[in-house]
Amino acid sequence: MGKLVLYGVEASPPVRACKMTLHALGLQYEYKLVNILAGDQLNKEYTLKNPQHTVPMLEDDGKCIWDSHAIMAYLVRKYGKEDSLYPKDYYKRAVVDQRLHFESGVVFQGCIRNIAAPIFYRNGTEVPRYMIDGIFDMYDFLEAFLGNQDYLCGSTLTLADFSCISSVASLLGLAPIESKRYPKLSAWIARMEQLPDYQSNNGNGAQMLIDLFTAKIKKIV
Ligand SMILES: N[C@@H](CCC(=O)N[C@@H](CS)C(=O)NCC(=O)O)C(=O)O
Repeated sequence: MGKLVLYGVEASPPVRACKMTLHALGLQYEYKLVNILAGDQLNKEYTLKNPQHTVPMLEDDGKCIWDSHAIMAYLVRKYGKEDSLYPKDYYKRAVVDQRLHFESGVVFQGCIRNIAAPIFYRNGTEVPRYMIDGIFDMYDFLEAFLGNQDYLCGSTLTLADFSCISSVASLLGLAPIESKRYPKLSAWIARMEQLPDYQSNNGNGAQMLIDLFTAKIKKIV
């Protein structure tokens, strides 16, 4: 087995999704801090490896992969002893892929990065109300995806759960989830919080991002 290095920072949801995956697979890895608020990701050494200069990035024996969704799928394919986190069955995998793409485009990009970028990179202090409304629209979708299942793709945990909880747990300050309105989503969050080492892999970092939002956002307009 090659040497695995994960580049990231705790507050980043996609970094935490990768940490949960590495932990679930029982993989040892080196963690290299990239302080994105200080611009560490823009240095030449990092952009030569990842021209998109995002975290997370995984280095496996010198080969680089970025985008959390690509990293997580790679880790299960290459190192998983079984395929339950990312099933080989074509239909089951398609369902996981749908939720992963949903996380990538709607949850992370639509509800986190589009709010965070003006605030963290351009010193903004306000968030338009429609963006907060968009978070609740996204929660409505997750509530529907869950149906009567314990996890997002059925009765067992998959990469979709790691991916979505990393972002959803980071939004609980901006858009709190009431169990009356979202019974299935709140039960799913509570279930995810029971995972071994949940706090160190996701909970603490999610709270860091919540605190950063709270410190920077002065007004919803
Ligand atoms: N879809 C990507 C999103 C990656 C992303 O936007 N990461 C943010 C931190 S949460 C980042 O690296 N920002 C710094 C930059 O873009 O320069 C993934 O899942 O990995």
